[in-house]
Amino acid sequence: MGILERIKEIEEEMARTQKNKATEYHLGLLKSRLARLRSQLLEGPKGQGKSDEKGFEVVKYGDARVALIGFPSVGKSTLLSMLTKTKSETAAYEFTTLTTIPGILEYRDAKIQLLDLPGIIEGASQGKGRGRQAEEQRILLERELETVGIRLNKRPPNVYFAKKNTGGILFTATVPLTRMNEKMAYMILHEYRIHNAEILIREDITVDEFIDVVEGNRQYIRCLYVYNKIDSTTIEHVDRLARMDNSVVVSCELELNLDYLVEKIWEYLQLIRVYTKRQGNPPDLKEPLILREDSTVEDACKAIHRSLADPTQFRYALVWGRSAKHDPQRVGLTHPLLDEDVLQVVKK
Ligand SMILES: Nc1nc2c(ncn2[C@@H]2O[C@H](COP(=O)(O)OP(=O)(O)OP(=O)(O)O)[C@@H](O)[C@H]2O)c(=O)[nH]1
Ligand SMILES: [K+]
Ligand SMILES: [Mg+2]
Repeated sequence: MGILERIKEIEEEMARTQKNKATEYHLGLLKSRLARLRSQLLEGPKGQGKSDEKGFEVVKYGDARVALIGFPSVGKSTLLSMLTKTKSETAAYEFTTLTTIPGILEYRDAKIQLLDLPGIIEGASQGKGRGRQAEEQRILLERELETVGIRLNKRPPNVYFAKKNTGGILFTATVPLTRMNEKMAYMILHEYRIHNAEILIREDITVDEFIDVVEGNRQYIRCLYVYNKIDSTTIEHVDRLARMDNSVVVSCELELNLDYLVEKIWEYLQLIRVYTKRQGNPPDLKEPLILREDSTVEDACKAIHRSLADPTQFRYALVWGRSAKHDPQRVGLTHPLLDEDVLQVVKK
Protein backbone atom coordinates (compact mmCIF):
# COMPACT_ATOMS: atom_id res chain seq x y z
CA MET A 1 0.00 0.00 0.00
CA GLY A 2 1.34 3.44 -0.88
CA ILE A 3 1.80 6.26 1.61
CA LEU A 4 -1.19 8.22 0.31
CA GLU A 5 -3.48 5.24 0.71
CA ARG A 6 -2.21 4.59 4.21
CA ILE A 7 -2.78 8.22 5.13
CA LYS A 8 -6.31 8.05 3.75
CA GLU A 9 -6.98 4.84 5.67
CA ILE A 10 -5.84 6.34 8.97
CA GLU A 11 -7.80 9.55 8.37
CA GLU A 12 -10.90 7.46 7.74
CA GLU A 13 -10.34 5.39 10.85
CA MET A 14 -9.90 8.56 12.91
CA ALA A 15 -13.11 10.01 11.52
CA ARG A 16 -14.99 6.81 12.47
CA THR A 17 -13.52 6.60 15.97
CA GLN A 18 -15.50 8.27 18.73
CA LYS A 19 -13.51 10.45 21.06
CA ASN A 20 -13.72 9.17 24.63
CA LYS A 21 -11.59 7.82 27.47
CA ALA A 22 -11.57 4.32 26.00
CA THR A 23 -10.34 5.39 22.57
CA GLU A 24 -7.94 8.09 23.77
CA TYR A 25 -4.75 6.02 23.39
CA HIS A 26 -5.80 4.47 20.14
CA LEU A 27 -6.46 7.95 18.71
CA GLY A 28 -3.10 9.14 19.97
CA LEU A 29 -1.46 6.24 18.19
CA LEU A 30 -3.32 7.00 14.97
CA LYS A 31 -2.30 10.65 15.20
CA SER A 32 1.36 9.79 15.55
CA ARG A 33 1.17 7.29 12.68
CA LEU A 34 -0.44 9.93 10.51
CA ALA A 35 2.22 12.49 11.45
CA ARG A 36 4.98 10.02 10.60
CA LEU A 37 3.49 9.20 7.22
CA ARG A 38 3.01 12.86 6.37
CA SER A 39 6.62 13.58 7.25
CA GLN A 40 7.75 10.71 5.05
CA LEU A 41 5.66 12.11 2.26
CA LEU A 42 7.18 15.56 2.61
CA GLU A 43 10.75 14.35 2.92
CA GLY A 44 10.49 11.90 0.08
CA PRO A 45 12.44 8.66 -0.02
CA LYS A 46 15.72 8.84 1.88
CA GLY A 47 18.96 9.19 -0.04
CA GLN A 48 17.50 10.80 -3.15
CA GLY A 49 18.57 14.31 -2.20
CA LYS A 50 15.01 15.51 -2.47
CA SER A 51 14.82 16.86 1.05
CA ASP A 52 17.32 19.58 0.13
CA GLU A 53 14.77 21.24 -2.11
CA LYS A 54 13.39 23.84 0.21
CA GLY A 55 11.51 27.08 0.00
CA PHE A 56 9.74 28.55 -2.94
CA GLU A 57 12.37 28.10 -5.65
CA VAL A 58 13.07 31.82 -5.61
CA VAL A 59 16.36 33.27 -4.41
CA LYS A 60 16.02 34.88 -0.99
CA TYR A 61 16.44 38.62 -1.07
CA GLY A 62 16.03 41.42 1.42
CA ASP A 63 15.44 41.45 5.17
CA ALA A 64 12.39 39.20 5.41
CA ARG A 65 9.99 37.16 3.30
CA VAL A 66 6.24 37.11 3.13
CA ALA A 67 4.36 34.51 1.10
CA LEU A 68 0.91 35.25 -0.31
CA ILE A 69 -1.01 32.04 0.01
CA GLY A 70 -4.61 31.66 -0.99
CA PHE A 71 -7.25 30.18 -3.22
CA PRO A 72 -7.16 31.04 -6.94
CA SER A 73 -8.33 34.49 -8.05
CA VAL A 74 -8.59 36.04 -4.60
CA GLY A 75 -6.25 38.81 -5.83
CA LYS A 76 -2.76 37.74 -4.73
CA SER A 77 -1.10 38.97 -7.93
CA THR A 78 -3.13 42.18 -7.85
CA LEU A 79 -1.88 42.79 -4.31
CA LEU A 80 1.76 42.07 -5.24
CA SER A 81 1.46 44.48 -8.14
CA MET A 82 0.03 47.16 -5.85
CA LEU A 83 2.61 46.83 -3.06
CA THR A 84 5.77 46.33 -5.14
CA LYS A 85 7.27 47.55 -8.39
CA THR A 86 6.79 44.09 -9.87
CA LYS A 87 3.86 43.44 -12.16
CA SER A 88 2.47 39.98 -11.70
CA GLU A 89 -0.09 38.89 -14.26
CA THR A 90 -3.67 39.16 -13.05
CA ALA A 91 -6.86 37.91 -14.66
CA ALA A 92 -10.39 36.88 -13.88
CA TYR A 93 -9.67 33.19 -14.45
CA GLU A 94 -8.19 30.77 -11.89
CA PHE A 95 -4.55 29.71 -11.90
CA THR A 96 -3.33 32.77 -13.77
CA THR A 97 -0.12 32.59 -11.76
CA LEU A 98 1.75 29.34 -12.36
CA THR A 99 5.15 30.01 -10.81
CA THR A 100 6.27 32.02 -7.78
CA ILE A 101 6.67 35.70 -8.60
CA PRO A 102 8.87 37.70 -6.18
CA GLY A 103 8.56 41.43 -5.55
CA ILE A 104 10.14 43.84 -3.07
CA LEU A 105 8.07 45.84 -0.63
CA GLU A 106 10.13 48.75 0.67
CA TYR A 107 9.00 49.95 4.07
CA ARG A 108 10.79 51.74 6.87
CA ASP A 109 14.13 51.28 5.13
CA ALA A 110 13.63 47.52 5.06
CA LYS A 111 13.32 45.42 1.96
CA ILE A 112 10.64 42.81 2.37
CA GLN A 113 10.41 40.12 -0.26
CA LEU A 114 6.82 39.31 -1.17
CA LEU A 115 6.15 36.05 -2.94
CA ASP A 116 3.11 35.72 -5.14
CA LEU A 117 2.34 32.03 -5.19
CA PRO A 118 0.10 30.08 -7.52
CA GLY A 119 -3.36 29.57 -6.04
CA ILE A 120 -3.55 26.60 -3.70
CA ILE A 121 -6.70 24.67 -3.30
CA GLU A 122 -7.93 21.73 -1.34
CA GLY A 123 -8.19 18.78 -3.72
CA ALA A 124 -7.45 20.92 -6.77
CA SER A 125 -7.61 17.87 -8.99
CA GLN A 126 -11.22 17.24 -8.00
CA GLY A 127 -12.24 20.73 -9.04
CA LYS A 128 -13.29 21.78 -5.55
CA GLY A 129 -13.18 25.23 -4.12
CA ARG A 130 -15.49 27.36 -6.21
CA GLY A 131 -17.45 30.09 -4.53
CA ARG A 132 -16.04 29.40 -1.10
CA GLN A 133 -16.90 31.84 1.60
CA ALA A 134 -13.95 33.72 3.04
CA GLU A 135 -14.28 32.05 6.46
CA GLU A 136 -14.41 28.62 4.90
CA GLN A 137 -11.34 29.38 2.80
CA ARG A 138 -9.50 30.39 5.93
CA ILE A 139 -10.23 27.06 7.62
CA LEU A 140 -9.23 25.07 4.54
CA LEU A 141 -5.98 27.00 4.12
CA GLU A 142 -5.12 26.51 7.78
CA ARG A 143 -5.79 22.80 7.49
CA GLU A 144 -3.70 22.53 4.32
CA LEU A 145 -0.75 24.25 5.99
CA GLU A 146 -1.18 22.20 9.20
CA THR A 147 -0.73 18.97 7.27
CA VAL A 148 2.62 20.13 5.91
CA GLY A 149 3.84 20.95 9.42
CA ILE A 150 3.23 24.71 9.48
CA ARG A 151 1.82 26.15 12.71
CA LEU A 152 0.26 29.58 12.33
CA ASN A 153 0.39 32.21 15.08
CA LYS A 154 1.44 29.62 17.64
CA ARG A 155 4.47 29.32 19.86
CA PRO A 156 6.51 26.11 19.96
CA PRO A 157 5.31 24.01 22.92
CA ASN A 158 7.32 24.66 26.06
CA VAL A 159 8.93 21.23 26.15
CA TYR A 160 12.53 20.12 26.36
CA PHE A 161 13.07 16.99 24.28
CA ALA A 162 16.37 15.27 23.60
CA LYS A 163 16.98 11.86 22.11
CA LYS A 164 19.65 9.84 23.89
CA ASN A 165 21.66 6.73 23.10
CA THR A 166 20.96 4.94 26.37
CA GLY A 167 19.11 5.33 29.65
CA GLY A 168 15.53 4.71 28.58
CA ILE A 169 12.81 7.34 28.68
CA LEU A 170 13.10 10.02 31.33
CA PHE A 171 9.74 11.76 31.55
CA THR A 172 9.10 14.80 33.73
CA ALA A 173 6.27 17.30 33.77
CA THR A 174 6.50 20.46 35.86
CA VAL A 175 2.77 21.21 35.57
CA PRO A 176 -0.31 18.97 35.84
CA LEU A 177 -1.10 17.47 32.43
CA THR A 178 -4.82 17.39 31.64
CA ARG A 179 -4.71 16.65 27.93
CA MET A 180 -2.08 13.94 27.69
CA ASN A 181 0.04 11.89 30.08
CA GLU A 182 3.16 9.81 30.50
CA LYS A 183 1.60 6.65 29.14
CA MET A 184 0.54 8.47 25.99
CA ALA A 185 4.05 9.87 25.60
CA TYR A 186 5.58 6.38 25.87
CA MET A 187 3.18 5.03 23.32
CA ILE A 188 3.90 7.80 20.83
CA LEU A 189 7.65 7.50 21.34
CA HIS A 190 7.35 3.77 20.80
CA GLU A 191 5.60 4.45 17.50
CA TYR A 192 8.57 6.63 16.54
CA ARG A 193 10.95 3.83 17.63
CA ILE A 194 12.42 6.18 20.23
CA HIS A 195 13.48 4.21 23.30
CA ASN A 196 15.92 6.60 24.94
CA ALA A 197 15.08 10.25 25.48
CA GLU A 198 14.76 12.99 28.04
CA ILE A 199 11.46 14.88 28.11
CA LEU A 200 10.67 17.84 30.29
CA ILE A 201 7.16 19.23 29.81
CA ARG A 202 6.60 22.73 31.14
CA GLU A 203 3.04 23.44 30.00
CA ASP A 204 -0.27 21.60 29.66
CA ILE A 205 0.25 20.43 26.07
CA THR A 206 -2.03 18.39 23.83
CA VAL A 207 -1.20 15.08 22.15
CA ASP A 208 -0.80 16.92 18.84
CA GLU A 209 1.68 19.32 20.39
CA PHE A 210 3.67 16.44 21.84
CA ILE A 211 3.83 14.89 18.38
CA ASP A 212 5.02 18.24 17.01
CA VAL A 213 7.84 18.23 19.56
CA VAL A 214 8.86 14.68 18.64
CA GLU A 215 8.75 15.47 14.92
CA GLY A 216 10.94 18.49 15.65
CA ASN A 217 10.50 19.98 12.17
CA ARG A 218 7.47 22.20 12.60
CA GLN A 219 7.57 25.75 11.29
CA TYR A 220 6.05 28.35 13.61
CA ILE A 221 5.02 31.20 11.36
CA ARG A 222 3.10 34.38 11.98
CA CYS A 223 0.16 34.79 9.69
CA LEU A 224 -2.10 37.65 8.68
CA TYR A 225 -5.41 36.80 7.10
CA VAL A 226 -6.06 39.33 4.37
CA TYR A 227 -9.60 39.55 3.05
CA ASN A 228 -9.56 41.25 -0.34
CA LYS A 229 -12.43 42.46 -2.53
CA ILE A 230 -14.35 44.07 0.31
CA ASP A 231 -15.82 46.29 -2.41
CA SER A 232 -17.96 43.38 -3.50
CA THR A 233 -19.51 42.23 -0.24
CA THR A 234 -21.80 43.71 2.39
CA ILE A 235 -20.62 46.08 5.07
CA GLU A 236 -21.88 43.63 7.72
CA HIS A 237 -19.74 40.86 6.27
CA VAL A 238 -16.67 43.12 6.08
CA ASP A 239 -17.26 44.15 9.65
CA ARG A 240 -17.43 40.53 10.79
CA LEU A 241 -14.21 39.62 8.95
CA ALA A 242 -12.34 42.65 10.27
CA ARG A 243 -13.14 41.63 13.85
CA MET A 244 -11.59 38.18 13.53
CA ASP A 245 -8.11 37.53 14.99
CA ASN A 246 -5.09 38.39 12.87
CA SER A 247 -7.29 39.77 10.11
CA VAL A 248 -7.09 42.73 7.73
CA VAL A 249 -9.75 43.62 5.19
CA VAL A 250 -8.72 45.38 1.97
CA SER A 251 -9.76 46.17 -1.54
CA CYS A 252 -7.00 46.23 -4.13
CA GLU A 253 -9.42 47.56 -6.69
CA LEU A 254 -10.49 50.57 -4.63
CA GLU A 255 -7.10 50.79 -2.87
CA LEU A 256 -8.80 50.51 0.49
CA ASN A 257 -6.77 49.87 3.66
CA LEU A 258 -3.52 48.91 1.87
CA ASP A 259 -1.40 51.25 4.00
CA TYR A 260 -2.79 49.63 7.11
CA LEU A 261 -2.02 46.21 5.67
CA VAL A 262 1.62 47.19 5.13
CA GLU A 263 1.84 48.48 8.70
CA LYS A 264 0.43 45.17 9.90
CA ILE A 265 2.90 43.20 7.79
CA TRP A 266 5.70 45.16 9.44
CA GLU A 267 4.25 44.50 12.89
CA TYR A 268 3.93 40.77 12.21
CA LEU A 269 7.48 40.48 10.91
CA GLN A 270 8.71 41.69 14.30
CA LEU A 271 11.69 43.57 12.93
CA ILE A 272 13.67 46.45 14.37
CA ARG A 273 15.89 49.06 12.74
CA VAL A 274 19.28 49.75 14.26
CA TYR A 275 21.27 52.66 12.85
CA THR A 276 25.02 52.29 13.00
CA LYS A 277 27.46 55.07 13.61
CA ARG A 278 31.23 55.47 13.43
CA GLN A 279 33.08 57.40 16.08
CA GLY A 280 32.98 61.14 15.41
CA ASN A 281 30.41 60.75 12.59
CA PRO A 282 26.64 61.11 12.56
CA PRO A 283 24.66 57.84 12.34
CA ASP A 284 23.92 56.35 8.94
CA LEU A 285 20.20 57.00 8.71
CA LYS A 286 19.81 55.63 5.20
CA GLU A 287 20.59 51.98 5.66
CA PRO A 288 19.78 50.63 9.11
CA LEU A 289 20.49 47.08 10.13
CA ILE A 290 17.20 45.22 10.00
CA LEU A 291 17.13 42.73 12.84
CA ARG A 292 14.66 40.50 14.61
CA GLU A 293 12.82 42.07 17.51
CA ASP A 294 14.71 40.15 20.21
CA SER A 295 18.18 41.00 18.92
CA THR A 296 21.17 41.95 21.05
CA VAL A 297 24.32 43.96 20.38
CA GLU A 298 25.94 40.63 19.50
CA ASP A 299 23.38 40.00 16.74
CA ALA A 300 23.94 43.50 15.41
CA CYS A 301 27.72 43.00 15.39
CA LYS A 302 27.32 39.75 13.50
CA ALA A 303 25.08 41.46 10.98
CA ILE A 304 27.78 44.10 10.38
CA HIS A 305 30.65 41.66 10.15
CA ARG A 306 30.93 38.00 11.08
CA SER A 307 33.96 38.47 13.35
CA LEU A 308 33.00 41.78 14.96
CA ALA A 309 31.47 40.03 17.97
CA ASP A 310 34.66 38.02 18.60
CA PRO A 311 36.30 38.78 21.97
CA THR A 312 39.49 39.60 20.05
CA GLN A 313 37.71 42.47 18.26
CA PHE A 314 34.79 43.68 20.36
CA ARG A 315 35.56 46.00 23.27
CA TYR A 316 32.22 47.60 24.05
CA ALA A 317 29.39 49.38 22.31
CA LEU A 318 27.65 52.71 22.76
CA VAL A 319 23.88 52.82 22.37
CA TRP A 320 21.58 55.79 21.95
CA GLY A 321 17.82 55.46 21.87
CA ARG A 322 14.99 53.61 23.55
CA SER A 323 17.07 50.71 24.84
CA ALA A 324 19.61 53.03 26.48
CA LYS A 325 19.24 54.09 30.11
CA HIS A 326 21.08 57.30 29.23
CA ASP A 327 22.43 58.59 25.91
CA PRO A 328 24.79 57.06 25.14
CA GLN A 329 24.91 53.97 27.34
CA ARG A 330 28.04 51.85 27.32
CA VAL A 331 26.97 48.21 26.88
CA GLY A 332 28.25 44.69 26.22
CA LEU A 333 27.28 42.04 23.70
CA THR A 334 24.21 40.84 25.58
CA HIS A 335 22.45 44.23 25.63
CA PRO A 336 18.99 43.92 23.99
CA LEU A 337 18.32 46.47 21.25
CA LEU A 338 15.09 48.28 20.40
CA ASP A 339 13.65 49.79 17.22
CA GLU A 340 15.50 52.92 16.04
CA ASP A 341 18.46 52.55 18.39
CA VAL A 342 21.79 53.98 17.27
CA LEU A 343 24.81 51.74 17.79
CA GLN A 344 28.52 52.41 17.77
CA VAL A 345 30.89 49.49 18.21
CA VAL A 346 34.23 50.22 19.82
CA LYS A 347 36.90 47.74 18.80
CA LYS A 348 40.02 46.67 20.63
N1 LIG B 1 -13.79 43.50 -7.13
C1 LIG B 1 -12.49 43.31 -6.94
N2 LIG B 1 -11.79 42.56 -7.78
C2 LIG B 1 -10.48 42.39 -7.55
C3 LIG B 1 -9.85 42.98 -6.45
N3 LIG B 1 -8.55 42.61 -6.46
C4 LIG B 1 -8.39 41.83 -7.55
N4 LIG B 1 -9.55 41.68 -8.22
C5 LIG B 1 -9.80 40.93 -9.46
O1 LIG B 1 -9.80 39.55 -9.14
C6 LIG B 1 -9.31 38.80 -10.26
C7 LIG B 1 -8.21 37.85 -9.83
O2 LIG B 1 -7.10 38.60 -9.42
P1 LIG B 1 -5.64 37.97 -9.43
O3 LIG B 1 -4.73 39.00 -8.84
O4 LIG B 1 -5.30 37.42 -10.77
O5 LIG B 1 -5.84 36.78 -8.40
P2 LIG B 1 -4.80 35.67 -7.94
O6 LIG B 1 -5.12 35.35 -6.55
O7 LIG B 1 -3.42 36.10 -8.25
O8 LIG B 1 -5.23 34.45 -8.88
P3 LIG B 1 -4.39 33.16 -9.39
O9 LIG B 1 -3.02 33.59 -9.78
O10 LIG B 1 -5.18 32.71 -10.55
O11 LIG B 1 -4.42 32.21 -8.26
C8 LIG B 1 -8.84 39.82 -11.30
O12 LIG B 1 -9.85 39.95 -12.25
C9 LIG B 1 -8.69 41.09 -10.48
O13 LIG B 1 -8.88 42.26 -11.25
C10 LIG B 1 -10.64 43.79 -5.55
O14 LIG B 1 -10.17 44.34 -4.56
N5 LIG B 1 -11.94 43.91 -5.85
K1 LIG C 1 -6.54 34.96 -11.33
MG1 LIG D 1 -2.00 35.22 -9.37
